[in-house]
Amino acid sequence: MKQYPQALTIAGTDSGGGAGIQADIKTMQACHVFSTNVVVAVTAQNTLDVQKAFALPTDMVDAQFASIYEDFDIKAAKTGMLADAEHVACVVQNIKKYHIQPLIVDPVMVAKGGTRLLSKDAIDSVIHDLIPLATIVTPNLPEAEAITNMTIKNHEDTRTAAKKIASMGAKNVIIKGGHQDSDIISDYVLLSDGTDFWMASPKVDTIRTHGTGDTLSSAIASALAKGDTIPSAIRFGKSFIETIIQQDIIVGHGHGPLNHWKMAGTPNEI
Ligand SMILES: Nc1ncnc2c1ncn2[C@@H]1O[C@H](COP(=O)(O)OP(=O)(O)OP(=O)(O)O)[C@@H](O)[C@H]1O
Ligand SMILES: Cc1ncc(COP(=O)(O)O)c(N)n1
Repeated sequence: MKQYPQALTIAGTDSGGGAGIQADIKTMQACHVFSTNVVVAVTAQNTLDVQKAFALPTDMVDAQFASIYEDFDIKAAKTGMLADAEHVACVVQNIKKYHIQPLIVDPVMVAKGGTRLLSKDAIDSVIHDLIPLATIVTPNLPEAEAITNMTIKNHEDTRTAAKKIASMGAKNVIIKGGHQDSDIISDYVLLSDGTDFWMASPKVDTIRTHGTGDTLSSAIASALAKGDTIPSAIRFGKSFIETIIQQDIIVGHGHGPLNHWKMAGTPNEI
């Protein structure tokens, strides 16, 4: 009997429903992929900001990995908010223990409202311990700057930063351009075989961008869980965001959530 595609998100929750694990579940659901979840942290959050965050005891994080890998056939996984160095280490240990691949690492550092979701001293652990395990790592521009310790001002800098991140052990790198101040947003992709490409789209003039990064990495994970190739899964992720960001829903008073119902179509439909 054919197994239904199953994926895993390892991240933090968002009580406001727009980002984190909630965005991951909605994205995977829209892609017809069954979503399992390891909750690393819980946030009290809305579209305005994060009001409070609490990272779970690491034995509880371990227990969730054990429950999932005892029962499910996970075909792709992604990481999101990991809180601090202790939790990065815990997640890394579990990724190694359960041989979790393909793995998308979304190195979430700061929420749209400005609250830190990864302590500064954990960035080194992400670089040295997590990025080398990544099939694809997906920093936004400020995250790429923090990881590479460089300033990214133009396309040439973006290419240099991606090469630097690849040299840290990530197989494929996407530097997301959502934070660019221009009419066109360009995400840069550097693949493991050294080839590269840009994915450009018009910048949608909206503040409803909560969870765009989570949604992109989950859409890519979904496509991989269904057996898509890496370049095709990446292009699918971008097209997913491009479609849903244009058809906003009015929810909340700040950086509103995306409209996960409105998606372009799922690859390898079951
Ligand atoms: N205003 C926009 N219009 C069109 N595409 C956008 C816009 N903002 C972001 N994107 C797309 O969304 C995806 C995520 O990019 P972004 O740089 O916002 O990630 P992020 O900062 O990690 O997101 P988040 O932290 O909100 O989860 C990229 O594919 C980017 O091109
Ligand atoms: C639990 C969690 N994970 C990720 C984000 C990033 O999303 P954004 O940058 O849109 O705030 C978030 N706000 N909360």
